[in-house]
Amino acid sequence: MDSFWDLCQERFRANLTQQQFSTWIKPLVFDDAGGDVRILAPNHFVMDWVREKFAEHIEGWAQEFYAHPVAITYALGKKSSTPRAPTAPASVQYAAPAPAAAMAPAQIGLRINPGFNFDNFVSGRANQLARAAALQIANNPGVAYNPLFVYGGVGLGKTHLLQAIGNTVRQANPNARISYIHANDYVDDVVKAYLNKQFDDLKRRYMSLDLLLIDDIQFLAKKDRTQEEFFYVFNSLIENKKQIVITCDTFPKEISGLDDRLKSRFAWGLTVAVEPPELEMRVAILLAKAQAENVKLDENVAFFIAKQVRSNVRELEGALKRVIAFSRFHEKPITLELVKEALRDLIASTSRIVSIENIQKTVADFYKIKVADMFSKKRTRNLARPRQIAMALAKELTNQSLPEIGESFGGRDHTTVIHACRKVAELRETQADIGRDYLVLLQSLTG
Ligand SMILES: Nc1ncnc2c1ncn2[C@@H]1O[C@H](COP(=O)(O)OP(=O)(O)OP(=O)(O)O)[C@@H](O)[C@H]1O
Repeated sequence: MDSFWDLCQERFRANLTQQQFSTWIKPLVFDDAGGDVRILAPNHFVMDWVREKFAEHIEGWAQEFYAHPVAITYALGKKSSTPRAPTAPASVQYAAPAPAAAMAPAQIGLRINPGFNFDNFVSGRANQLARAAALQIANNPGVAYNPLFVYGGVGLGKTHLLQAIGNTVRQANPNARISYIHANDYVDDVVKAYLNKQFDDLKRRYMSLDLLLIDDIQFLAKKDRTQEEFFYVFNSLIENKKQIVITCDTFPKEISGLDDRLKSRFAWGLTVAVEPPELEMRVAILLAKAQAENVKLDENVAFFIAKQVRSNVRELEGALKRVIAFSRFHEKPITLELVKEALRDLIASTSRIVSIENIQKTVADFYKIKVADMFSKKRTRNLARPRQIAMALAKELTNQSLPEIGESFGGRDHTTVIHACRKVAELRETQADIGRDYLVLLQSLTG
């Protein structure tokens, strides 16, 4: 490569559309005559855009190209007519040590969002293990568990944890080469490399990372060529004790359309689940989010919202946002009445969907028993336990009274329902599989 700017242009060409390249990169003038690097843009708009979207890439490539620290400045102007002191000095001053073997940009993939950190991640039984493992990884990348594989349903905080790891590592080591990437974008990268015959470049870029955070790995399913590329990257990073963190919607072995070699490698480190939060945790999340927004939210109101939204945290956040917007618009404090009005549609649909019949059918299907066994008098454990779980769910999810619930389960007494609810609460605490089954059923009934 003749010059640093040639390298930058080549990489931008490979990663941008023709139109993007012509709009943002072509008008730039590069000047490193004085030893420092200046990138001159024809107007503020282009300058700000380039700085915001591409500065990190350019910095990373500079690390790779120059064998000494370089300052990069963005300014308005043209090379021939612009004096060395830029007319509009730009804010980015960059000086990074250039490791001799540095090969890749500091950042590939998407940006890490500083808003997702461990401090604002509420922990509870549903995510305790995942959070603890993520924190340990963040404090000792490449040392503890590699890869860390976090799986769970939608909107349960997997991306949040991934980003929290990235933020923590970056804080401790600003020069760490970190990439947060969605698996779909990785697929795109591979397609681009395929079209441009730049597989080596792609491999080098990923293999030179210190931390690879890859989100929703299930999107690699059935993409054989991408899987093959990822296989090399994965092996190389692990071999060099570079940390990989992966998220997925299911357990590694259950990802269909994924090469067995990858499945088994994903399970090499630590696999942890995030589960749907239980009621108390949903309340804690609401209170924390309200506090972060400087909004006063009473606990009983938070309980009410948390009871309406059981599926996942994203939905919970959405409901809270609606309530806050409603209260601001009407300039009224957040009371139970206001929440009921703001969430009227949601409340109507929740109570419509979850009926006792629905619960009985879902639980029976889940445990592969007959729906009729929900009403029968048989008391063998394999029938009695699902029946008790269904009763507990009916109590939690419907507005039916205890006698009404008992009646719907083959004319049982309300004390039987109370006993079932207590028993299920106890088993959820003491038997992990029952705790998990309960949460899965809860999510599938309300999701
Ligand atoms: N325990 C938590 N504490 C605070 N916020 C949370 C928690 N869990 C999730 N959230 C918030 O919920 C929203 C959805 O979370 P996130 O995007 O991380 O979910 P996800 O599991 O990655 O979902 P998907 O599978 O759809 O990508 C985010 O705004 C996140 O900050």
